[in-house]
Amino acid sequence: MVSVPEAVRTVLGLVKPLEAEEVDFEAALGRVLAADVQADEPIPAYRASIKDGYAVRSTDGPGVYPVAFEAFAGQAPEALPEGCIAYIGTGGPLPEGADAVVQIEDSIEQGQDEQGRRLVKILLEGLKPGHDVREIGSDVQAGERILPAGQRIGAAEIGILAGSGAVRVRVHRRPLVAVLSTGDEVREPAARSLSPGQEAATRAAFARAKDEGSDALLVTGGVSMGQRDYVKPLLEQAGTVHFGKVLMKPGKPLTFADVARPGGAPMFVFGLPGNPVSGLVTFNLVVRPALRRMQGWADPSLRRVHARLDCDIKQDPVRPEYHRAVGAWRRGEHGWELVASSTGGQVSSRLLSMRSANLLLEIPKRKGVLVKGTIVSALVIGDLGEMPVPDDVEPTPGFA
Ligand SMILES: Nc1nc2c(c(=O)[nH]1)N[C@H]1C(S)=C(S)[C@@H](COP(=O)(O)OP(=O)(O)OC[C@H]3O[C@@H](n4cnc5c(N)ncnc54)[C@H](O)[C@@H]3O)O[C@H]1N2
Ligand code: MOO
Repeated sequence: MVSVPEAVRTVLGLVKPLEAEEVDFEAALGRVLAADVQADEPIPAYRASIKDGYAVRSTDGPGVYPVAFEAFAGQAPEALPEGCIAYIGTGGPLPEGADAVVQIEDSIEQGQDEQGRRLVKILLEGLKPGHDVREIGSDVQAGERILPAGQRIGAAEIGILAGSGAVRVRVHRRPLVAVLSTGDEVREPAARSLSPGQEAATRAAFARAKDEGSDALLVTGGVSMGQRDYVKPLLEQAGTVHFGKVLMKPGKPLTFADVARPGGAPMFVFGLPGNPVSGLVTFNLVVRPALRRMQGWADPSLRRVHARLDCDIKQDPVRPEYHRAVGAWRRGEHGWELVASSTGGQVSSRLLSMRSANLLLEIPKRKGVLVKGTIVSALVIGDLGEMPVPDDVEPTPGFA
């Protein structure tokens, strides 16, 4: 029987990032870059105003000036005539000849001159060149690596790609994952009839997943020691079983195999235990890192944190346990910290033990009890940005 870290090492040693493909940047959401992205152009590409105001020559100083023209974002302005200023919008290009911007608040309208041009009194003294101007390349320099290979693409990254003109990007292909639920008793939630779960059906489903080019096949149930647990023997016939038992609770029968495919990477098969909690826990611990690796994640492992127990937890003397818990930022006798609350009864048929769980607490294999207040390590399986948080978490003193 292998340990969980050995099992994860075995899986991540065999599973490789899938090949790269080129996609439109808008289709890259949720994907992982296969190559660095460099900025073709600087941002901003021209000297741009930071404010709504007036483009001026800093040496002209305070005084009344005619407004020669208006320069808005998206326009190419003419040069600024001597002795004049130009209205400029935020993000607008600084006209040639101007070297600073004075915001509207530091000016006063003074009517019109005899040519009908607006007159504006500039109040600001001691203006330095570059005042309220975004210099060329101050956000992004031309040639700068804006996104590295391995970067996951979220909303901000889509914007970064758009802004730099990287309209086609190389990302890793997404894995094609086949899912097969076995068991005569397993049925669609709304169905009344039972599905056939015989050996031949399981064998046919394996072949279909392979023929359809699946990168991974997740099988649930039928993987332990019983007379009708066909999954392991079938996998032994079809390919190579790398492990078939893992020292863990829940999820001991977890099985990992690969099935060769002509001229390419094998199809990886995960035999997940049928007990619903065992299936979900093993999915998180082993399958998720594997699917992340296929998608190109640089660090596909689950994140480990420390949390303080808010109740006693009985240890198992035979298997290390992944105790499901809800982690929340809470105030205790040690101050604010991540506190883990057990989800209750941990029997592997009780899916309620996964309800709202965002942590798998790593409970060592030994006799006795881990007492309330103990700090334990935990693997993050949920979004900590959604953890329950009390109302009385104070902002930084002085922060409104
Ligand atoms: N003699 C032994 N028996 C068992 C062992 C063992 O080491 N020796 N291991 C136990 C452990 S641990 C687990 S976990 C289970 C896993 O069994 P299987 O993977 O073979 O799963 P099944 O027997 O097919 O089903 C177990 C249980 O889960 C229910 N189930 C199955 N699929 C679903 C589904 N899609 N949705 C909801 N529930 C499902 C199924 O009805 C059974 O009640 O084996 C122990 N036995
Ligand atoms: O290991 Mo099984 O997953 O306890 O029921």
